[in-house]
Amino acid sequence: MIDFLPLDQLVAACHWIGAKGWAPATGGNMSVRQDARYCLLSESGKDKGSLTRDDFIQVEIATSHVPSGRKPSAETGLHTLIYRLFPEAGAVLHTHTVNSTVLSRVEKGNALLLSGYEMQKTLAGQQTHINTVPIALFENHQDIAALVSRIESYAREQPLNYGFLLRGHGLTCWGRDVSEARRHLEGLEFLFECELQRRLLEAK
Ligand SMILES: CSCCC(=O)C(=O)COP(=O)(O)O
Ligand SMILES: [Zn+2]
Repeated sequence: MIDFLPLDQLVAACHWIGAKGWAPATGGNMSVRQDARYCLLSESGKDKGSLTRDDFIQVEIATSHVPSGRKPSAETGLHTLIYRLFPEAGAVLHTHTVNSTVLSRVEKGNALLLSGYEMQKTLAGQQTHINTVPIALFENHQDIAALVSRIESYAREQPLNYGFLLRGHGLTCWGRDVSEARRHLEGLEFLFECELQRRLLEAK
């Protein structure tokens, strides 16, 4: 892959995620859109905090077909779904943080509602803390095709913005480019930590 700046930006984002401890062991996966037809996805089973350009594999967005025959993320179907649903999405980041893992189990509903936080304004288009921002929450599933179908039906019925949580698993979020995906990840992670602490304190 010659001179594709977004891939360098994605590799830097992966190192940042690793340094934050947001992709422990081999958890997490990351991708960037190459063009309308292809994306580049992290190889399955690697430590995502120490990926290099060579650890990204070309995947066809329409079919999840891998021309090279290499093995991209086990969660490839979720990335290609996002690129199909949102033609403006340029990068997808999936992390396994303690906050997203625990909060997605504590919250029993099908969305985590964020309201009253100034940091909601880190999310594209949000201009006030007054709004309620729902982050969709789906049951985790080992059958990625089943998960893709569930999320796809959801997105056809109602807005699916910024990212979604998989219960007991983690966050998948996206942005127009790597920079916006990073901002959404950092903003949401901050909001999850606040929400978890608020719930802990208010329960006492
Ligand atoms: C040990 S993490 C379990 C798989 C997972 O949820 C994940 O994010 C990493 O899978 P990949 O195939 O992308 O390495
Ligand atoms: Zn995962």
